[in-house]
Amino acid sequence: MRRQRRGRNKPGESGNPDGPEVSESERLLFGGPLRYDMGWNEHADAFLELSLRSMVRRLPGMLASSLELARQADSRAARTVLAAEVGRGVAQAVSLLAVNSALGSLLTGPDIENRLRAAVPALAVMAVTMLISALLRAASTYATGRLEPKVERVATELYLERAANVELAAIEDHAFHKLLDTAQYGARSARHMISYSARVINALISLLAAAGVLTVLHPALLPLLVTMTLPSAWSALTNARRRYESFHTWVQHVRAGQLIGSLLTEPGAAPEIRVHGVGPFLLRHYRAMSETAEAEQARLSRLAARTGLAAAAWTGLATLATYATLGALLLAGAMALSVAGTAVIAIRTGSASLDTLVLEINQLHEEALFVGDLKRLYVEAAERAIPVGGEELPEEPKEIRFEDVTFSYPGEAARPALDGVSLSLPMGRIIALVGENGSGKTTLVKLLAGLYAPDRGRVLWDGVDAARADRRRLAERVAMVAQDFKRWPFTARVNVAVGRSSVPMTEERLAAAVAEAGAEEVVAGLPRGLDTLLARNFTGGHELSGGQWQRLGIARAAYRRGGILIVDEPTAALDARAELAVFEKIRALAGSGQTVVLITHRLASVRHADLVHVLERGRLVESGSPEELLARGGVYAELYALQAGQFTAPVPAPRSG
Ligand SMILES: Nc1ncnc2c1ncn2[C@@H]1O[C@H](COP(=O)(O)OP(=O)(O)OP(=O)(O)O)[C@@H](O)[C@H]1O
Repeated sequence: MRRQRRGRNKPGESGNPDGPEVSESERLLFGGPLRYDMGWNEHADAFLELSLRSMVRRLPGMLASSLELARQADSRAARTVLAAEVGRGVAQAVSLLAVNSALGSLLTGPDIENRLRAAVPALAVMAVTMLISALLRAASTYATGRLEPKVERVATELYLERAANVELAAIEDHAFHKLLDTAQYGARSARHMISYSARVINALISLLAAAGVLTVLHPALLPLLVTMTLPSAWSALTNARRRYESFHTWVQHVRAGQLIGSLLTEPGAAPEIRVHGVGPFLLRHYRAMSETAEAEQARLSRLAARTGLAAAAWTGLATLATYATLGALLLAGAMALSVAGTAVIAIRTGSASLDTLVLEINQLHEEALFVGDLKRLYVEAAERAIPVGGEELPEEPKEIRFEDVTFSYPGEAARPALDGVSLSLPMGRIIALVGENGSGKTTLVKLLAGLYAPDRGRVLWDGVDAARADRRRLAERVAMVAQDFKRWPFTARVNVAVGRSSVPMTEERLAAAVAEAGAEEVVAGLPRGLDTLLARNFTGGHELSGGQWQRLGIARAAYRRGGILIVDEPTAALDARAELAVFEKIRALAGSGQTVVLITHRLASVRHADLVHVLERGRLVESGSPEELLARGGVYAELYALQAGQFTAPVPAPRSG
């Protein structure tokens, strides 16, 4: 059952009742508060049970998971750290026993010379344990240093691998995206957990030694030691919980602040920032967002200071009680002076160890919370991963048929993006999808490429339902030049070859793809040809025009050599001559058996299509050859007439003379 906690937020409210209000910047730029309600996820709530008991209960699990990660990353270094820390703890215990024995010898005996002589063996043991301890510390430092980056890398790799493998719908789901946001800190926390775990093991053993010595000296001393340390444990825990809650509540706000910061320096936004003078506007909001975040930091510090003061008062009283007890025992003659001396040392060592232990466990626990986010991401990403395996698709299908397909984007309930669409895509032909903005053309090709599954209806490859087919094999058949295809910040070569990165990159295949896309001139114009870096923000980087990029995008799709080529607005950024050339290429492709699914608003270019489907508000309204549709006088004919009308104005006669 969900536990009610103090200060639970209502959805959308700031992380605390007395916390800062939603800033005007959040409202204006992002349409509302960018805080998360901590109660949004029961899972996280359960994880947030930061009580001393739960923390101690989880300690073995935390240590085990940290060790497991360490073992995966570098098992030899992990063993070294473990052995060195256990060794150091034991050395400290031996050293404390030696102190006890040396004090005993020094405080009892006939004369000082004899007493000193009697203390020599114990002092020698102390010296040796100090030496061993120093050596072990060096070994542990070296092994930890080697281990930590590896642990972070292993955890990050897992994170990236899982994140890259989830369905597109998961990436677009804001709750999953938030998990991606928070989980990215988990890898760094996994790294930190290594040294915290090492220190916890070390402190545990030395505490056991001090507690053992104290119990032997007098049974009343151990509970007093614990009472002295409890306040710092409580204060550390309380602050850790507040920090973690605050982090979760504010993670999106922080990201938004960083976004504004990066927009100010990003080359893509630079021209508009200058021409439209957006700089001061963004800077003002950056400041406002930062000030809101600073107020949250101030709130946390205020609470931490208050908690710290209360804890210090409590510790002071407990220390007073401890030393008063020792005094009383001495006065009553219940304890010898030498024993009291050892007791003082054991109390000091013990409380220092206990303090360290509590702090380290707390740090470990705080890091474990973030590693917990990472593990939740691993689990959720596995659940939302693109399924592996499935039915084989026909080798050479004759048609792909959409059968009463309905699809809505998650959270977009107003109107389905596709509504009961039934249509045929005959293979080896040019099929054009036409319709006004937002009519569902891009959504349809995304379903065709297997990026989304229909909510209702089926996409059939001959008789095989794409929803049951092997999705990776399906994607292999498709090459796509999306409207907003990725302009990778790498070399031109990679920007083409990334179309099929699983095959060896050959010059022939690259040259053929560049030629097919009519991009030879673009490549020839680059200072280092295909090896030119296409990212202005790196040394030697070069920028392409929109049309030049578009030709590289088409070259990428050609390089892929998928049986079905989807081109979404391929000529939007092309000049008239280039547009004609691209359509010539597309026609030639279709001639060689390639299926082309073409989305375009330029109806003149649709003339060469074998089949045109016209969409309107998510529904199929017309299908047929361009001539049939023109003759029918429907939506297509109307749109065509509108465009053609723009060219019927008389061409001005050249001026004579
Ligand atoms: N990723 C998305 N998440 C939510 N809604 C979306 C998403 N992509 C598109 N939509 C919505 O789905 C509907 C259909 O969009 P789609 O991009 O398929 O239209 P289109 O015909 O390709 O338009 P255009 O000609 O402008 O490219 C629109 O109402 C749009 O707002």
